[in-house]
Amino acid sequence: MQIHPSDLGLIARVTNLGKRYGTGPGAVAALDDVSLGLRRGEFTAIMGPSGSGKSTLMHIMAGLDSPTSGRVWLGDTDITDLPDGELTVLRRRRIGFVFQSFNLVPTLDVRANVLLPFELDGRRPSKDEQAWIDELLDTLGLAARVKHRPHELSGGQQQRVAIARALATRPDLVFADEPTGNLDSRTGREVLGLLATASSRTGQSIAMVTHDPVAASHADRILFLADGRIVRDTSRSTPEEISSYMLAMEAAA
Ligand SMILES: Nc1ncnc2c1ncn2[C@@H]1O[C@H](COP(=O)(O)OP(=O)(O)OP(=O)(O)O)[C@@H](O)[C@H]1O
Repeated sequence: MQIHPSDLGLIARVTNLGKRYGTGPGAVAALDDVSLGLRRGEFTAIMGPSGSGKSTLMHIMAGLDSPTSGRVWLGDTDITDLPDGELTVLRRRRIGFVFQSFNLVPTLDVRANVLLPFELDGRRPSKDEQAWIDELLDTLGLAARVKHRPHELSGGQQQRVAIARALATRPDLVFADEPTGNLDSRTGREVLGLLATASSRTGQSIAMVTHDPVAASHADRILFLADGRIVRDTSRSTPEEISSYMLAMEAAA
């Protein structure tokens, strides 16, 4: 009998993943034999030095980029060779993104930006979803800004709109690239609390790339990458433990 990743509670999985850029002597191995499963409802931080492969891993797991070798699963669907059209639909329904460059639509106000994933899926939010969106906007301090357009907001506010949009449809899996990078520490803490709530309360899996040990200390699990490989996979840790491991990694490099 074949075991599907979903039977194991895995929301996403990659096996023996490799990614090379370029050919010949100048080629770069961005990922080298990475195998990893993300569990349902788990909040994972992905850390590692610049150039260690964090973004590449996140993009491949999200079906935004394809690997040179290995396989990629989303739930029990093998997405490695899925045609673009099917991949787009799957991504839209099951994955949320928070990018560093917020990707907000400049001509739409805050509410319309947050509702965009529903619009793209050709449906309206249910009553329950609408209540969740209102809660998101409230928690993120955006309730009084719903009629503003992105250029009328600060960088931190735009970041929060991107977070509300990523969580609005309650996708199975949310990828966040430095989601607290532009925020003051209080708002940053609130955003991390919200991500933790999304995973514990609604069972969403969150994968967050961060360089910040304090941000990573909110996660259930911390993965460290170095030179395209996972070099450490730990459960929840304190900022001090994370910092000392990062220092040890730098010293060894
Ligand atoms: N499109 C590309 N073409 C060539 N090389 C690339 C490309 N994208 C990434 N790389 C290389 O792959 C390696 C991994 O890059 P990646 O962006 O995944 O690292 P990262 O850990 O996310 O870094 P950072 O923390 O600086 O964002 C790096 O050596 C990078 O230069």
